[in-house]
Amino acid sequence: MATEKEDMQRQLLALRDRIDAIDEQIGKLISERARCAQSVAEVKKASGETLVTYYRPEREAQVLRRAMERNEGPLGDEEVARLFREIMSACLALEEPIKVAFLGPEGTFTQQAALKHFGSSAVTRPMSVIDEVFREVEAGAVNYGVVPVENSTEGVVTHTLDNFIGSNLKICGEVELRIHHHLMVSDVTHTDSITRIYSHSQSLAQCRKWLDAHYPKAERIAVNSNAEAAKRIKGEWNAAAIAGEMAAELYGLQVLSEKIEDEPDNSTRFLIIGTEQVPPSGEDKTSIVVAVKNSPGALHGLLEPFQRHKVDLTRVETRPSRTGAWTYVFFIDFKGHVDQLAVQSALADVAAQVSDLKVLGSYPKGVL
Ligand SMILES: O=C(O)C(=O)C[C@]1(C(=O)O)C=C[C@@H](O)C=C1
Repeated sequence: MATEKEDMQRQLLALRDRIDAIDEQIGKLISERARCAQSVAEVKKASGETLVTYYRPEREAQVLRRAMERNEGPLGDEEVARLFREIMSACLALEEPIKVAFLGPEGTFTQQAALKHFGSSAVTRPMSVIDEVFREVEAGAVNYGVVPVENSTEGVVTHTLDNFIGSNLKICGEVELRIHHHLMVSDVTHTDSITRIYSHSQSLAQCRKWLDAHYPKAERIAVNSNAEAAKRIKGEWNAAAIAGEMAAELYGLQVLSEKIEDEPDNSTRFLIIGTEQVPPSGEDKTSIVVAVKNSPGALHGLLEPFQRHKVDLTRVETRPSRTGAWTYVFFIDFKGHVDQLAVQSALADVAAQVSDLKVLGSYPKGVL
């Protein structure tokens, strides 16, 4: 009689044999898919176009959405999409390794967003300020850039919006990231003598209540990024940093308190910027910027065409214009693509009433 243990061993072996056989099939299929991607690259190259675009955001969004729709479980839809995200990322790297600039240094949430969007085969390059991300893409030094644009608790990243006003770059994607902030220290920190806490100003603001309750006397020092804060405290015995998990790992820090953000569903939206307009994916968003003279009813006049043409607004943001007193700049996001008739009609009606209108881009609604 087989003992219970032997029985379990036999079952385990049989299951592992099955897993091995399945893995063999998956491996073969992945290779076949990769060869297909290589052929796609050949076809694109043969098209005769001077600038061949290997990365196709609209197609990637469709592939990921389909993978989620097809999913029968037990893995969750997002999990399945993440696996396909990585397969596609590796396939694209065979066609052309994609270079992506992000608001650095290494370990920022923006880098995390870049990897979430492009997968880990993308080559990511840290830039020290948002302007530099724009400049690198404009100069063609990288294919795309990733910049933060709005946070669910702290609102817009004004610097990113301001950059769009003077830039010809296009928005070609969006990605949302759940943001968890941790309080971290280095191996030389005296944890009971923390008098300075470094982080990005937005992160300090997102943890304001927690800091008031736990470190009311510590000086809060705003630096360029969370990752810079993490880097900075190495060697400071009385300092701590607020940053994400990636920064803690990268700079070898110890997490003292986890998830200290005041709002539990704190998330940040990032934009992917590039040089080309993306074709429709079937579920798209469009961002525009318009300049309006401050007159009674100006805002109503600006928004009314969207309602009339049944175009759903998702966000309206105002910034004072740099060019003239009493002129306002509105950043407007809505559902739909500039190739759609309803969107074109709404935009034509808006354009008739404003001093300036620029389409910043139509792009697939974030999938992951
Ligand atoms: O369909 C394409 O155009 C491809 O290049 C293939 C593929 C893929 O692996 O599915 C790879 C990269 C593109 O960004 C989109 C899709």
